[in-house]
Amino acid sequence: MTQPVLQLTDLHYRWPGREGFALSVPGFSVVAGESVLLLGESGSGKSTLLSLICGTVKADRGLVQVVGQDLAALSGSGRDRFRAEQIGVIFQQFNLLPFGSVADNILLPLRFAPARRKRAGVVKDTARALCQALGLPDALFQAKAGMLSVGQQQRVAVARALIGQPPLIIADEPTSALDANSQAAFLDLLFRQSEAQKSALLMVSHDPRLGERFDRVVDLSDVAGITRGAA
Ligand SMILES: Nc1ncnc2c1ncn2[C@@H]1O[C@H](COP(=O)(O)OP(=O)(O)OP(=O)(O)O)[C@@H](O)[C@H]1O
Repeated sequence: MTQPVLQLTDLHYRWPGREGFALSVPGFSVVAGESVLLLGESGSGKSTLLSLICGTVKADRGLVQVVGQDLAALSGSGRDRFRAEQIGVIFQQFNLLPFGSVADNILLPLRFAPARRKRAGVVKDTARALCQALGLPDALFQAKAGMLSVGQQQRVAVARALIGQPPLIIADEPTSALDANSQAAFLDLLFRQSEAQKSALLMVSHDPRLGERFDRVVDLSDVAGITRGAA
């Protein structure tokens, strides 16, 4: 059987000092190369779950395993290194370094991830090739990321997540600020590239219209117990 790229088991989390919200996931997995859309309304805990999966937030109970590694068994800095190696992240607001060039931004995760850097080969050439595949003009390769249009920033964010072929790509509502045409174009690029390099893709969104492209669409409330009381 294919080993899951992501396996959550009996996971439980409550934000410290916040009695109102709790998230528990008895079991959820994503297998190699699979694309999964996780749907949930605003405040249902999608970003919290992604933080648990990325290891930026530590579960109160239960297991988060990424390519078989239990994240809780790693130290804080160990988790940071592990994330850089194994997970490509596309944030809602892209989180590019505005004063860094396009090249700097794309190459950033490789700094902390020697195995991923090795997989990326000649890293500048690979970054350029990704830009080309994503329709980002070569003339922008050394441009400051803060000078780019939103659509161009998205492409940089996708290239940064994909470089070095991490087995898992996580995307947090990356299309929420886009009109329908731009959304479709963005998803085309993301799917084409993540399929080409066989990365699994887990995207969270509140928008069910995105679902048709994914191998699987999961409602967060079907896989998670969510407590939402007064904050
Ligand atoms: N850093 C934090 N500290 C304390 N509580 C938080 C923090 N981040 C989120 N929460 C709380 O956790 C709950 C779930 O929030 P979360 O951002 O995970 O939901 P979401 O489904 O991603 O929402 P949205 O679609 O609006 O981004 C909310 O009650 C929120 O206030």
